[in-house]
Amino acid sequence: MSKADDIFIKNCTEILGNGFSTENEKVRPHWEDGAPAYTIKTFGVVNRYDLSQEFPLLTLRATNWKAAIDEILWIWQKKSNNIHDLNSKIWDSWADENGSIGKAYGYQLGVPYPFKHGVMDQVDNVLWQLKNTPYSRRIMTNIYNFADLAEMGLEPCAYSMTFNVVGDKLNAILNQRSQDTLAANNWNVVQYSALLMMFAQVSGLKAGELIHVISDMHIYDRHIPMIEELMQREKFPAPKVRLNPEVKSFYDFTVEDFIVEEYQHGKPIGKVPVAI
Ligand SMILES: Nc1nc(=O)c2c([nH]1)NC[C@@H]1CN(c3ccc(C(=O)N[C@@H](CCC(=O)O)C(=O)O)cc3)CN21
Ligand SMILES: O=c1ccn([C@H]2C[C@H](O)[C@@H](COP(=O)(O)O)O2)c(=O)[nH]1
Repeated sequence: MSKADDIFIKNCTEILGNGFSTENEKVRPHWEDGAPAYTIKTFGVVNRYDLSQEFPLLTLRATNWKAAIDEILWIWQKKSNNIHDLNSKIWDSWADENGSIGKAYGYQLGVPYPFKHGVMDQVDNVLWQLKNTPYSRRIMTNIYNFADLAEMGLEPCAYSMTFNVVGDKLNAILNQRSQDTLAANNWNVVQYSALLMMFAQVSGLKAGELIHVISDMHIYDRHIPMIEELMQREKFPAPKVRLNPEVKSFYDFTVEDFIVEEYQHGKPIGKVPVAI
């Protein structure tokens, strides 16, 4: 059975059983109809996914992995902050009239910095280090740039990656300050697993462990019945996921280079409202 399902159910059991409710507290997010979007939350969750064993796709319901990978390529490869470069509508509520989400995500990853080995952005610095100094303990990115926070549509949630090489394996820690469990937990896990696989392949390494460190992991009030239904569902074995082995440069990957086979999953749970 897919380990991603077990971890998801364990996290949800902990949040619903022992979490703190923000009901009647002052909260920022709201629903489309203007009502405050309260949550039940747990602080400090650590989940480990071993990509050498299986790819962590949820099977309780389908994760739209194509749209998730399209978004991670939008941020890390296109380094774009404009929704016109994205093939889904998930960021529409946070974009301005020109389609920009401000100085967030892709914008930050495209900013050049003067490193000792040359002027380059954070993504190219990771790729450079994986190739030239794989045993460096400084292979990381951080897009939580305080200087630019006021100019972001939404402050980055998944904000830092730390890469680490062990033998022929590439491991990573994803730091995330805030996690919408239903809309984006498996979505984010799939994205950063895919990123780890791409970086490993172009660096001559195999994908190892993704360690997902989540500060505030929450379930929104209007998501609770959907989460409760998912927790009762049948689980299936994890699908087989591989990358087109021909791709040698990170900048050449497309969604079509991900091959997902035998993805068995439960039926959709209906429209998931997203708190704004
Ligand atoms: N409240 C909130 N939750 C989020 O997950 C989130 C934000 N805000 N703001 C910015 C981005 C946008 N992201 C999103 C937004 C929507 C979906 C979403 O609609 N998910 C659907 C599946 C989408 C599909 O299948 O195409 C779902 O059913 O969960 C996912 C990620 C993640 N982020
Ligand atoms: O990749 C993402 C992006 C966003 N989220 C969620 C987490 C929160 O529910 C909201 C952001 O609200 P804040 O008040 O700024 O924390 O978006 C996510 O889970 N994953």
